[in-house]
Amino acid sequence: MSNRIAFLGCGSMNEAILAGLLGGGTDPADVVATVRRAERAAELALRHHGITAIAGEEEPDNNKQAAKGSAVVILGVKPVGIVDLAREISGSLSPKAIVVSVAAAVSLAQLEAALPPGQPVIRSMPNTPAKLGRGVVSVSPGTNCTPEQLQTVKDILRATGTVVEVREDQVDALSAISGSGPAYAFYLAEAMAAAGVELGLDPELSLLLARETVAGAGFMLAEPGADPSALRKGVSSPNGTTERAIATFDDRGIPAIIAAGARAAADRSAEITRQLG
Ligand SMILES: NC(=O)C1=CN([C@@H]2O[C@H](COP(=O)(O)OP(=O)(O)OC[C@H]3O[C@@H](n4cnc5c(N)ncnc54)[C@H](OP(=O)(O)O)[C@@H]3O)[C@@H](O)[C@H]2O)C=CC1
Ligand SMILES: O=C(O)[C@@H]1CCC=N1
Repeated sequence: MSNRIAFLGCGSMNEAILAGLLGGGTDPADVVATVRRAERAAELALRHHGITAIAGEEEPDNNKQAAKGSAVVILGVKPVGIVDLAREISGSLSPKAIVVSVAAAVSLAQLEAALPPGQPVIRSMPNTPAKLGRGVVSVSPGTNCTPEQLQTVKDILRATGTVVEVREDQVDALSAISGSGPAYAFYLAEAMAAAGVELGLDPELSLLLARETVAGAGFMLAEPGADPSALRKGVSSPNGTTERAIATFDDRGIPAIIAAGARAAADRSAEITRQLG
């Protein structure tokens, strides 16, 4: 079979994976992406020179064309469209093609029921730092996926960052931490920038400080063996300014608020699964 990888529904998430793979050395000639709009297909082709991008509004059989002959087919439309997309391509897939879904809340059982019997399927939960090769991505194999097929997909996704294998019943929780998590870090940066303005800083300067500080802290966390608690203590002089800030966060219940947000994200995944069921 070919080495071709198809990204069906190449929006924010699938483009980040695609960029991570190209950054890791995947040949763009082995990459095909589909979207609905011609404008978006042109944007992808321009940004990722050498890939093939096909818009549904120009070629209505774009997903079938891309699926045909591809070794790995990554489904990246919104959860509500995943089962229809799987049904649409099911007659075009090679029996050995590995179908990977990155959708939140769509179960392996829902995917397998929409695909030909025996089709290998993997449920995956990536995050957008995949674009820079700094993502975290989970894989959960379905009933027809062999250990070799799982390894093939892990090897491919390695270019997007850290790959973890989890049981499917862990995916909603994982999604609430790493899938949604980049947004929590960006939210922190937004709140810090706003706080700086409240303290009298120029908005542009405050945004620069917040961005560089969250990014710099991220680099420190990415060092091997980094311990967030120890790193925080390294900033907090006894009876100093940082200690006062952290004590205020603790008093106001920030850890419990973050836990409640993550719980809400996981509960929302389960709710979507029920709605799609
Ligand atoms: N965004 C994230 O951080 C994460 C997202 N996910 C999952 O990734 C999936 C996609 O999310 P996201 O990337 O944010 O969404 P986007 O809306 O950014 O991307 C969806 C893409 O799918 C395309 N599309 C829609 N319908 C079709 C179709 N029938 N055939 C081909 N292409 C189609 C759209 O095309 P067009 O642009 O032309 O409209 C768009 O480019 C979701 O299932 C989500 O749960 C998982 C982890 C993290
Ligand atoms: O917000 C969402 O539903 C998707 C899944 C995880 C991150 N983004």
